[in-house]
Amino acid sequence: MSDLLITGAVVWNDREAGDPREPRPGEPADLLIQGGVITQFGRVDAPPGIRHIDADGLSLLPGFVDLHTHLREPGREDTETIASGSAAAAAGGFTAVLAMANTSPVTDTAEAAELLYDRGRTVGLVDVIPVGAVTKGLGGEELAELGLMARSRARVRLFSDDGLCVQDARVMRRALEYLKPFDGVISQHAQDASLAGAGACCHEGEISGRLGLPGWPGVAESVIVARDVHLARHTDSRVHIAHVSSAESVEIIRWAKDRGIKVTAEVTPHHLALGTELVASYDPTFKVNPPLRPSEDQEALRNALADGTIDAVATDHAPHARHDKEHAFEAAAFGMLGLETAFSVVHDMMVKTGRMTMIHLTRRMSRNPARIAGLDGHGRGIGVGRPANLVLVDPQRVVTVDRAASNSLSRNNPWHGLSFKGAVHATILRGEVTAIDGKVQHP
Ligand SMILES: NC(=O)N[C@@H](CC(=O)O)C(=O)O
Ligand SMILES: [Zn+2]
Ligand SMILES: [Zn+2]
Repeated sequence: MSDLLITGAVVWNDREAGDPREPRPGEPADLLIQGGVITQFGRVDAPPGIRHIDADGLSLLPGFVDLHTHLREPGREDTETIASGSAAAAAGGFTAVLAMANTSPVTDTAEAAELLYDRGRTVGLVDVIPVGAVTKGLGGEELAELGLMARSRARVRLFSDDGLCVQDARVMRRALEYLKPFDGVISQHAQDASLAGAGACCHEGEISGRLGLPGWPGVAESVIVARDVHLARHTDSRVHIAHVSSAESVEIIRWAKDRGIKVTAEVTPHHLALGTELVASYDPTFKVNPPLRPSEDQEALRNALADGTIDAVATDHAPHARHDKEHAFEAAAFGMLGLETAFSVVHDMMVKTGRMTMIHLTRRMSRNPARIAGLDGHGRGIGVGRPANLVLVDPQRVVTVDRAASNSLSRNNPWHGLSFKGAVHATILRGEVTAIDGKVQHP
């Protein structure tokens, strides 16, 4: 394992998570990494021959953790693999990603989870943490091997039928009860099937009416959010709301948190920054589940992320092949890419505008998601003795997104051609540089 010296970076150390003896947030420091661990801080005298990154003008943050990534392996390796998705994650500043279970076959056994975990380790660009399915085959009826997945080498803590909602309240209740002893959490794709009817493909409102596209309203999400926070209260277990998209959901989550109910939530960069009016182009790139919502919802999501009602940013990186995406809007697949652009979008939208500080960003993109997923080595304060899972960002650099330049195998990128202030420069996993300026560094 090679050693690394980083000099002159402004360290955004979360002192709430870290040690008060560590450098103060917002001040430049040098950092020495040896054997994958941070060994010195402050002014460091460089050991001879050590690899050196001059980080003058850059900011150093804990590596990002994505609670919601679709890697598509096994089953759809034409659209993403563990290797290509890991490369996209590293390029985006992530050191850990939670890989959703809606693959083929579904991740619903300990063996499947361990396979994914081991392949992630072999690729070695990011820690791939499997999400376990809640129900067998995402069938919604019979519970999957939750306990075996939790006790496996993959240490599964986050469970989800994502892509589908756990519709049955009784199944949800049983799963929450089952997970409680090992501090598991269910990430719910909150969507009432009867309110989001077959063929629904966008937000139901004025624009869907004008375009003649069937849609579904925010209440299809919030009725499930309301039900599930009550089930979390009843079982005293943990529920996490995936990709929150509506203002009503935010209200319910705020209500539940005020009462000490164990609920957490995530929002995607696209629900923060992109609105339902984009579907007027009929461009299926903007078709996603849950759908892009009106500006009132977007504004509620931004406020909730800033005030902490929403704990985390998650990408819901959802790669799709051209031949699944390039159809008439109603027939195209749901989902968009997100790993490589998440930091730039969130920084531009929330930090550049003064809605959040860089410390808030590190909590939403690193500390909180790591805590929700029960990861030890990620999302902690930057301090001596901690694993060197880090990201160097340039808050001044403007990036213009080019979908052709992606590490992903897919091209369904909704940010193509847009510019954002804030760029990921380098990602470091246990002391190894995994990506520089979007290019993967193979060990
Ligand atoms: N978000 C999406 O639109 N699609 C996701 C599934 C999901 O997150 O529900 C996918 O797997 O493609
Ligand atoms: Zn989903
Ligand atoms: Zn998803």
